[in-house]
Amino acid sequence: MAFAIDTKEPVGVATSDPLQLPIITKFKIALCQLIVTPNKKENIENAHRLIEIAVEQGARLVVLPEMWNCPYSTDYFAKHAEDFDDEDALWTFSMLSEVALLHKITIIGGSMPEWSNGHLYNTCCIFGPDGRLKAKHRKIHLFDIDIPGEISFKESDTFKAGDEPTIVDTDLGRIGIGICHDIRFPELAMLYREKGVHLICYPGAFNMSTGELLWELEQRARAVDNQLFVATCSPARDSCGSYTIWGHSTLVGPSGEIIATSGHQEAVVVGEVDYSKIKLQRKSLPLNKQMRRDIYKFVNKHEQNGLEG
Ligand SMILES: NC(=O)CC(=O)C(=O)O
Repeated sequence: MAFAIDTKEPVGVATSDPLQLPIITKFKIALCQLIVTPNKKENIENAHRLIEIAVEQGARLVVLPEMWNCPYSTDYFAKHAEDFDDEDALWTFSMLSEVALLHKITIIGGSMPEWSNGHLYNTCCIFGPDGRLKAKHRKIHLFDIDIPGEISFKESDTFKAGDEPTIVDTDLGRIGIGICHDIRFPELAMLYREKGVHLICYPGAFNMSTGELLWELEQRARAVDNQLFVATCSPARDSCGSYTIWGHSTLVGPSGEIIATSGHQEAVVVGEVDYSKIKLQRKSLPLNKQMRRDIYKFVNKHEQNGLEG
């Protein structure tokens, strides 16, 4: 099966106001909080099983976690990686494409290690209901952290950073993608809002040191500041390796409200996305009109350089 990217660039870039809504404005989203093991085949089968459960529960959009086909550990990334140009070795990729087509759903495929031209990337693939790859997002902000006595992790030892924001137009709205640490950078979310995004999906894998204080805070902040939906999906805590996952996959609405969430065990979290809530929130609290663009200005570097944003 040949894979081609349908469209990466936003089609018909919208200004943030008035908000352009898609035809389908209300649907169920499922966040598959998967247990991850060192066995890639087992992980793929398990993800397939949870996606089926999500579909049975009526989900039209399914989100998977950051690094779900391998443990979140530098020892495993290269071993579990897939080169998207090597059609004989796309086990993870093929399963997502086939299940999206089978059930006519959109899948935000969490992230997996991607080999490309001698580099490894932390990459999220997005599949449409026709099974085709609509876009891929390479994690822009790599997670390097060193808290003595608590946690030390350096993604940049293994991965190369992506350098493009990713906006995907789907029948379920305009979706912006970030991967985990990308959530800490409000500028990316602001850029997505400026481009008319309705929902930002962040597959993530926060840990025990960062999770409790920051995971929910970051999601709610991105949602409320930009008055849009935010969905996060994490692996379950039981996932092996030295990096202990926080879990708590969550759907947040445009006024910062938590619509659906979970603990740290394996779960399919289902929530309703209703884009009329964005309209309502922006009408009652018109931040876009109140914004003092005469005092501060948001600059998208890509556009400033004459590139597509
Ligand atoms: N995987 C990550 O990017 C983890 C992260 O950001 C964290 O705070 O934990």
